[in-house]
Amino acid sequence: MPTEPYTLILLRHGNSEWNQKNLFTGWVDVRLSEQGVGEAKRAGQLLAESGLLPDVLYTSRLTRAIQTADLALAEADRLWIDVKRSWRLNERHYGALQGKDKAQTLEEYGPEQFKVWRRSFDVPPPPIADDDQWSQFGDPRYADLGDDLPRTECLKDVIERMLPYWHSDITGDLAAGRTVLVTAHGNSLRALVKHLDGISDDDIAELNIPTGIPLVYRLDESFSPIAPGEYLDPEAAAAGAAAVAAQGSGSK
Ligand SMILES: O=C(O)[C@@H](CO)OP(=O)(O)O
Repeated sequence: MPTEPYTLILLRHGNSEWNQKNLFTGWVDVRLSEQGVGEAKRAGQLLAESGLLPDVLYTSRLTRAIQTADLALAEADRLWIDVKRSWRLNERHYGALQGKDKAQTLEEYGPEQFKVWRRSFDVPPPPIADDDQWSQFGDPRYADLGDDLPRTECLKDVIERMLPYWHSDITGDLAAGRTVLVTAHGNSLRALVKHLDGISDDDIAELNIPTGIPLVYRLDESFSPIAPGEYLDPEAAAAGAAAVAAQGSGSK
């Protein structure tokens, strides 16, 4: 039997081309920026330096998460580990905001509405039209979703589609004693951290996850944290989280 604690590593993808341009991204499949490539490699170095060697990788179906994992695992000499991908780890679908400039949206709709769309627990942005250029309608990558393809999501929706996968797949690898790396997104990881840390629907609004810094959890046999999750570079993580919180406000 594997000995506890189980080790779970969460990694938000590195800075993307649209993070850099300050655009709402969601399910739009943008690539890492040059900065993001550097962050992903650094994440792999941090893992190697800490002796944290993933045995299995979980990613979303989005390129920026896949690229981040590959770059990090290459640095840690673990490119060979098993990989599982799921749309359930995708970023929160940002509805009709996908492709919109965050600073312009803030100016147009005001800080209250802006924060509700970005961080409220259960208010989704307006749905995206199927013929919108940033819609995922008809994308073969999501053919298996059929009518379940999201047109918008709030954090509550993300939790509802992500948690079944956590229970059905990810915890199984943990229980087998494997060190699990989950490479995903700001809001899909907020959903998982909310679950792990038991954060309330109100308090989760204040939690922001920085790009490209591994967050390590030690879990007991019921997959509850035995201590708070730890960023491998806490200083950079605090600065990165503050930058995410300030997006759109012009104070980045
Ligand atoms: O645009 C997005 O998809 C997300 C993550 O980059 O943004 P936010 O932090 O505003 O939820």
